[in-house]
Amino acid sequence: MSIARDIRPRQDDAAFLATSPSASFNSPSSHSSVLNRTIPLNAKPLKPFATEDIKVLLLENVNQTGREILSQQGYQVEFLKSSLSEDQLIEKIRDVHVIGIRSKTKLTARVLKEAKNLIVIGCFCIGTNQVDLQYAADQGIAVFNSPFSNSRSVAELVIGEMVMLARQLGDRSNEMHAGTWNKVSNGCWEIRGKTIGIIGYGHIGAQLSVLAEAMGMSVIYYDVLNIMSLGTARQVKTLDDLLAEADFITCHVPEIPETKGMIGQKQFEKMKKGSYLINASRGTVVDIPALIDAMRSGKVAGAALDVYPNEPAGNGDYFNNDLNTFSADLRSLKNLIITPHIGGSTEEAQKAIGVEVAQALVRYANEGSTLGAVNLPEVVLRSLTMDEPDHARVIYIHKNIPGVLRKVNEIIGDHNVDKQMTDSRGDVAYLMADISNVDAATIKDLYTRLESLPSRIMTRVLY
Ligand SMILES: NC(=O)c1ccc[n+]([C@@H]2O[C@H](COP(=O)([O-])OP(=O)(O)OC[C@H]3O[C@@H](n4cnc5c(N)ncnc54)[C@H](O)[C@@H]3O)[C@@H](O)[C@H]2O)c1
Ligand SMILES: O=C(O)[C@H](O)COP(=O)(O)O
Repeated sequence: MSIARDIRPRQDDAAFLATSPSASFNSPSSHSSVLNRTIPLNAKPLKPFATEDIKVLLLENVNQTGREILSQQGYQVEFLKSSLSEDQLIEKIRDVHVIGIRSKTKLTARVLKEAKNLIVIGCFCIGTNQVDLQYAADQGIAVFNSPFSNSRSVAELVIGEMVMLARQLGDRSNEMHAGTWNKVSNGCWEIRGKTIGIIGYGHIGAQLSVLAEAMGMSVIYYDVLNIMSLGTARQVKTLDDLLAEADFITCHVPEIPETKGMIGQKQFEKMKKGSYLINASRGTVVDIPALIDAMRSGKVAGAALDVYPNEPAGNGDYFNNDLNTFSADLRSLKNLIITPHIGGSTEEAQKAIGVEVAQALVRYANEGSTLGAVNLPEVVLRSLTMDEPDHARVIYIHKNIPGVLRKVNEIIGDHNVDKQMTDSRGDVAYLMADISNVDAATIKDLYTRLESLPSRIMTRVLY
């Protein structure tokens, strides 16, 4: 029989359970010291049921910290510096079990449909809008990200950009590079005493709030949630309230249908004359042609953009009208800072993200833990220990429909279930159970019977 998905028993008996559970493939000594903090030292090294190594594809120059953690597990890691197009991804993703991406790689339903072996996606960034999260969940593919490891880097960038815009530093520096001495104070300001309006008071917005206040700014914010203010910041009721009051407006919302074009012509009309706009969230949040008009008319005195509707897969001479039709107009504007999506690109952030996401991928591949998953219910069981050599861990991802647990328990209930946990999120449920005193034949039988249930999305057995 063919193997449709890894991490499932090989169906040919000769190879079945051919490898000892204590094989060096996933031995505790191969865990990095960082990883040992999350998996106990005496943890039994669980491994995927099949003997094939796990194949990992890392795109978009994922940090070395993450690459090392995955390689140390014995996984086969392929690393690429840039992203891939949809068609290239479809070719590459077919035999991959784990994929690591950043914000550029679009894992659409069309791509994921071809990913027959994929069990988990790691977004080595904050945003997960580039992944079809629901489609992934429906296929039993877990998605992890790093929810706040680069928040501080973005907040610091915005503080720097406010000072740069208020002092027209970009223009002065460009002029000096061209040999022109142009000493002016007209239209140049301190940021002290000005009002910053933060749209989206989440991890980044809240960090920025504290930093801006320390710079002597008044802080107001707009968020769809009622969020506790930090320091003397003040939440305003509507976006219009914020636009009417703020001198610096900065966007920190996720890319979702509600935030698409949330700053457009109407919003620019409501801003104070001479205000500044910063967008380091996602390129679809600000209508850039409308921003160009607002800057040309003098309504907006300066702007900083880090993100764009279309961004290239890798570095090169791509910021032109082929990529975004407005690129040339944008580049001609004064007091405009344009950066290539570097908000989270610091050594500190990338190292931390590499560790955090790689650890989550290892915990999921080796132990089935969905703690921190963004599209599946969070289910964790304590690690099995070396004193439990004949235990197996059964993971059954299934449709959240009535009667499934009864059927599953009919199958595993004949054995000694040491511990079990189940949870659901929308249409998908995740069950994890540790079963003691099992041999190879039992594991194969359990697997086959669970796979035959109509509720099945994915079955994994780790031992
Ligand atoms: N430029 C970069 O390199 C970079 C780096 C990190 C994050 N980002 C982007 O920044 C975004 C925000 O990051 P975060 O970590 O602060 O996210 P977060 O989830 O912690 O906060 C987002 C906030 O936006 C609010 N929100 C959602 N919809 C809203 C709406 N319609 N109106 C007002 N508020 C709304 C949420 O309630 C939440 O408080 C990310 O989703 C990502 O796209 C960009
Ligand atoms: O979502 C994020 O964390 C940021 O947009 C950064 O994305 P990047 O890792 O692709 O730079």
